[in-house]
Amino acid sequence: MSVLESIVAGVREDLAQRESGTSMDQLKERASRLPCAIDARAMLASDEVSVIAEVKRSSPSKGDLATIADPASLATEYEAGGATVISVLTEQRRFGGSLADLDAVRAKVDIPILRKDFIVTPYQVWEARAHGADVVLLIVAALDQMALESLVERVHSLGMCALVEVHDEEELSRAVDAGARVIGVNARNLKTLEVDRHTFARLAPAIPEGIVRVAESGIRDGHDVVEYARMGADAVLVGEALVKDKDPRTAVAEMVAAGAHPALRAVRP
Ligand SMILES: O=P(O)(O)OC[C@@H](O)[C@@H](O)c1c[nH]c2ccccc12
Repeated sequence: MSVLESIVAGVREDLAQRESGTSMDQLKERASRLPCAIDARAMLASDEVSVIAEVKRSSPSKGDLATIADPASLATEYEAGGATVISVLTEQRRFGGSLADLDAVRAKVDIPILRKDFIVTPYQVWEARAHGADVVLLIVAALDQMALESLVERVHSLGMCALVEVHDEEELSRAVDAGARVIGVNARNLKTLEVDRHTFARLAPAIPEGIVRVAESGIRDGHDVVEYARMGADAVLVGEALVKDKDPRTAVAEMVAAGAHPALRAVRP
């Protein structure tokens, strides 16, 4: 079993547990009482390179990263630093997250929130909306084409935005065929768990005009943001570098400032 398959197997077990406690109708009812999802896509498509700042305690590749006793206050720091979207890991077994983290963050920030999980069923999409998420991650490698297409449709029909994650050319063409409007290129190879920054440079030119391009994983600082901006990124998704920084607000602010540099406008494709 690959790392991804074993993560998804655990996610499905935890999901079955939650499904037995809360029905889809209950989720829909809860979602109906919330304000509409924020249009994160429009915000990510702005002129400057946006920063998606992630709340993540641990990962299969790096083990424990940070304790994060108060995810909402970390998210507040990210927001104050100028992040456009907050990403909240809700997967429990490998990443140490939960829907409670999502709730806590939603209660404190006004900007869009991405539910970062291994979404394989419409139930999880409703769950994300019912807990106030505006964006959900859909990982092409974890889904067959039919499931991917119907999840993308479901997400859009709820007024949410799907960040569709790809690792190679074949996944990219599947994402485009499925109707993705925001595509994330994950530089972390799912098999080796190594980061290869050339992945974005290779795939970005093949992402059709009009689709928002997000560079994911291994981004350390403003220099990396500039590098990705030059390669055509509209946004960067950063986890480890921010959760490990003693001053996450300033760390985000530096990345935001790097991504907003006027000189980049001339070079960005
Ligand atoms: O911590 P990093 O290297 O900055 O990476 C963030 C993000 O890209 C990474 O957490 C991620 C990208 N795709 C995922 C899918 C599931 C869980 C996590 C991820």
